[in-house]
Amino acid sequence: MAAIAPVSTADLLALIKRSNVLPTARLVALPGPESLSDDPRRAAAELVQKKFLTKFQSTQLLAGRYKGFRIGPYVVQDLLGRGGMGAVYLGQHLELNRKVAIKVLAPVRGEVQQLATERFLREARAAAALDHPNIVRVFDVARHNDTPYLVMEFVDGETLQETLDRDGSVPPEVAAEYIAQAASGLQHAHERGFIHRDIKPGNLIRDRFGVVKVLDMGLARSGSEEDKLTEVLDRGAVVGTADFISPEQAINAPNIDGRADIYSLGATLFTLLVGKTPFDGNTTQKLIQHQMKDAPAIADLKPDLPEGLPEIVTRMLAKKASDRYQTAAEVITALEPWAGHSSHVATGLSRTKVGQSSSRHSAVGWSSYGSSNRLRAVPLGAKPADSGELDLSNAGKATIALSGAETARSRTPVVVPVPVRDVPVEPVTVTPRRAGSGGMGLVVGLAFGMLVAGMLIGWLAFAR
Ligand SMILES: Nc1ncnc2c1ncn2[C@@H]1O[C@H](COP(=O)(O)OP(=O)(O)OP(=O)(O)O)[C@@H](O)[C@H]1O
Repeated sequence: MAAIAPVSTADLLALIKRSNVLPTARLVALPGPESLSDDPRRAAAELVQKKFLTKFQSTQLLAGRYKGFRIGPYVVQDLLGRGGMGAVYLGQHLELNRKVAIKVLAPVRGEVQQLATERFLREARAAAALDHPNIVRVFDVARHNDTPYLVMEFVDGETLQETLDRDGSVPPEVAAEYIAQAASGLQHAHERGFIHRDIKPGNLIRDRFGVVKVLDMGLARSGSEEDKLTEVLDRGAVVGTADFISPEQAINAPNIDGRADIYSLGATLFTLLVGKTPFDGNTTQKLIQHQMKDAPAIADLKPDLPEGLPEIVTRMLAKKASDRYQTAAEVITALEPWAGHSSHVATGLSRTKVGQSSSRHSAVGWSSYGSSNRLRAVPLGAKPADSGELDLSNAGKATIALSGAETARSRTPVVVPVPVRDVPVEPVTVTPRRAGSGGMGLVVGLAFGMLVAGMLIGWLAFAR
């Protein structure tokens, strides 16, 4: 049923009550129509000012949309962004007032459902096992009608992609420190058998205190039995982001390891320093270039870089994994001249085996550390269902798809070692106020992967 916008302040107040957007204590204190403007828009602005509503809530309510504000014990306060897997909302716990980020799986239909749900649960499983200051914490995963949502640490800051969008590039010392922090989180993940597989500026988020955290373990893959199931679901598909993907991921090589993340981290460092990604072109061209072409000499593009830094980027971007730094800890060591002073790096490192090892000096040459285009796994011909998303950037025209979101049914027995509770949720599906890097997401299937692999094999044979 189409949403009906409130035409009076009384209508607006009735909608607020229906929406469940306010806990009982606040609802009781809600001003009556007599103490608010007659104009519902002005009344809503007054309620925002008095902190009864957030701007996001007010926009939705003024457009007549009142469902979907409650996700389990959380009230949706804002839309933080949207990625390839779903929307991310700012939520506030009703009782505890704690702010969290809630990722709700995008509605999908058909064969894709199962895959998407498996991946979402994998994200929860992967991220919940990780406990590190440079990795976004996962608190909980829950679902309603098989639509899962993930509750994670809310990072009040911006992704490095947003930094790039605003500033163009990042000063070398700052870039080195960001990458060293991310490497610290990755070292922790790699030590536990997880490979992120989609490291890029959009998946590194920096908080107000300068701590960089790895986001979106959605593609993380462990060597566990359960993950072999999802590996089967992923069969034949290339997964990663074309601008940052490692050569081995680009041909969907089996048994990739943490060095694939090191390559993507190198592509991220390149992008932070230069302000553009290593390779241009369409997705296919980028994949082939990651395979075969050396990244442009960074020293030519950016002649004023500190001595030694271009070589580090080049080594991270080596085509052969064996020519790269072999561990994320080695990357941190290499970046030490610029990031060695960072307490954020030191803190993160202390949570890795390397940082805790008494023999770390000899192990990795430690000295001063103390203590877009996403290629998604979707069967050929399958299309993501229409999520009913609309543009929220123009608040006046914004609409929201509320109830009736497609449910994602998992038919594969996946063990999720984090609490899974059945609680009501009506996912609010909207377009973000700013496009996430997931907007660059692309979907390719088996045929594409085979095409690229075939081209590469042909080329290699020819080159010989
Ligand atoms: N824990 C969080 N705290 C604050 N903001 C977040 C958090 N998680 C995600 N966001 C915001 O939501 C946006 C979308 O995140 P998400 O991880 O779903 O997608 P993405 O990484 O941009 O795209 P894709 O998943 O397709 O790679 C991010 O760009 C970020 O702005």
